[in-house]
This record gives sequence, C-alpha cells and structure tokens, in this order.
Amino acid sequence: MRKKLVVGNWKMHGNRASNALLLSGLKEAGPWTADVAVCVPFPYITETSLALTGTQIAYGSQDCSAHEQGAYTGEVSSAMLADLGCRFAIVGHSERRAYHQESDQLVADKAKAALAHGVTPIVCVGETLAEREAGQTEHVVKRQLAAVIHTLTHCIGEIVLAYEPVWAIGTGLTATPEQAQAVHAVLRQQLRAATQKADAMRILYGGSVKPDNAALLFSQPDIDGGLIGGAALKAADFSAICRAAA
Ligand SMILES: O=C[C@H](O)COP(=O)(O)O
Repeated sequence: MRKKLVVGNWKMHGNRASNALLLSGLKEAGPWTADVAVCVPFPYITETSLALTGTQIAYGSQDCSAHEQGAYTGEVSSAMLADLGCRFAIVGHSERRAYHQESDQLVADKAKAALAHGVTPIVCVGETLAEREAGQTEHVVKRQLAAVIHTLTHCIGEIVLAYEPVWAIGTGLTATPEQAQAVHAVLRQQLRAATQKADAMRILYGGSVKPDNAALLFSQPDIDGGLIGGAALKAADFSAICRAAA
C-alpha cells in the first residue's frame, strides 16, 4: 500500500509576509493522513524550514542544478538544498522545459544530482495539448521517463514521478480521473520493466487539482497523490486537498 503524497508547488509566488501566513494556516490545518510537502522559491527555503520545524510538513525546492558545484552563476546545487534540509526537489516541470529549454537528458541529470545528496527528485512528465491531439501522449511521457530510467539505472526506484499534462496546468482544465489513470498505468508499467520497486513508487497527478476534484483523482489505483499549483497558495484549499488524499 503506497502512502499518498501531496506537494504544493508555490511557483514564483509569495513574499515573506504572505508565506508566513500560508505556513501558519497550514500548521493549524494539519495533521493529515497523507505525506505533505511544500516546494517554495529558493530564497524562502530557510524561513520555511524554521516555520515547519516540528510539523509533518516537509519542504523542498522547485529545481536544482545538474552540476555538483563550481562557476555556474545563478544555479543552486543539490548539496546546498540538502544543507538546508530539503526533502524534495521538483525537476523537469513543464514550465522549465518550455521556458528554459530543459531537455529530457538535463532533467535526468538533475534528478541524479538530487539523489546523490539524498534529496528526492519529483520528476515531472507530461504532454502538450498538440501532442495529445496528435495521439502522442504515451510516446511523449515514455520518452521523458526513459531518459530518467537510463540515467539513474538502479536508483530509479528512489524518485517520485509526477504526471502533469501541460494543457491542464493552471488552465482549470483537469484530466478526467480516467484519462489520468490511463497515463499513470502506462508509466507504472514502464517503471516495472526497470525496477522491482515500481509498485512502491509514488506517481503524482498535477494539473488544476482543486478541493472538489481531488478525491476522485486520488481514488484511481495508480494515482498516489498530487502536485498542486494554484490551490497550494490558499491554506484552506491545500489542506482540503491533503485531506482528500487519505
Ligand atoms: O506543479 C504544479 C502544476 O504545475 C499544477 O499547477 P495548477 O495546480 O495550478 O494547475
């Protein structure tokens, strides 16, 4: 039985005052049965760690460098994230693939760098609307995951995978539970071919998850929680989604 995981991705939102309010709201709203985490902008990791001390809520980043250290201006290494107590690092989010031209291989290298420092990568895969309409969904997500499997080899069982159809992110369009489950099943099957841990691995769904659709999505056999964007910015909504992941 996989324990569900709900992760809030704050993206590039918030400031010190609003973060403090959100975090205190979450602390009051918990505990939840599911594992819960927030992935916050780099500058706020330390304050988040202090605010969440002694709670069940883990924290992490929204990216990490593929490099170990060195002259890489603007990058943040996994060693630094580990130093700050990060449990998770999102890698390969579609916004980074699209706006920063991150390739499948770079995403895989970032996942490897995170794991090397004990930070669990949340590896995002997902198709665009054009790819779905062209019948390419399965091909695209399998290609994205294959790069990670090839790069991590025997460590692949240590990642968290997130299926995020690009057309559902921030649009209010959610994949139906059946659509999401179908892709999750494909991904699980691909993982089974690569690792004996596949059935213990968590595959999250992301894309316009809200309090009113979370329970149905999370009830699907291969959906093990969610990666939440917009709804993670309101303590009441995020908490309701965490509760739905019982
Ligand atoms: O990482 C989170 C996803 O991009 C989903 O964002 P959203 O819940 O705002 O659609």
